[in-house]
Amino acid sequence: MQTIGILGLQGAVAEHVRQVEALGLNAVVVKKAAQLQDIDGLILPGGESTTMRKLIDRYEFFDALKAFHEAKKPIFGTCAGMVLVANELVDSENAHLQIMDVTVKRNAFGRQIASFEAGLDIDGLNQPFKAVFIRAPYIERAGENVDVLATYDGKIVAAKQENVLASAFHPELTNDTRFLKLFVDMVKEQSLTEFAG
Ligand SMILES: NC(=O)CC[C@H](N)C(=O)O
Repeated sequence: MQTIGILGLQGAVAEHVRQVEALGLNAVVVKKAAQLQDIDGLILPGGESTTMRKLIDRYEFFDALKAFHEAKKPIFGTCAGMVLVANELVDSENAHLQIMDVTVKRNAFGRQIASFEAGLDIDGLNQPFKAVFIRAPYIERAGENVDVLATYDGKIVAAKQENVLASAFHPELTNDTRFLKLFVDMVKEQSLTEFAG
């Protein structure tokens, strides 16, 4: 059985653990870079991206996360996690992991509507998905190798590039595990490829 890690430096960790387990995989909270050796996929949770980046540096995760991505292990960034994976950020020189060819705008839906829910049509899901947005970013530009999975109000809010999946919303905050299942399927497929290869 595959194991999915949730980066446990800051943010919405426990809810992801619950959903991963509900989908029948092992879940571990990752607090040390060495733990990346033992997992098949990683979730970068929502929270506060600038704080998370500071902790990534403090606990010497940066190079290990880049290596994890280079080894083609699937990574799923939700909300602040989507900010972390982006190649570029709007109005900032300081992009973080730079493993997805997108430009992300932080806190992009404005202060007045800091949090909201919306029914989204998502590529790969046959019924709308109730998405919870909390001070959410969106993808302002997506490169040609990026698959757009969902938009809200004309803005890209879910996308995939090879083994990197990103959502502006928090799929772990509903009881609907279908979005996380898309990631679980990526992890299973990658494990099979490694086994065969
Ligand atoms: N809910 C969230 O993860 C908010 C993300 C936050 N606005 C950031 O840029 O880090």
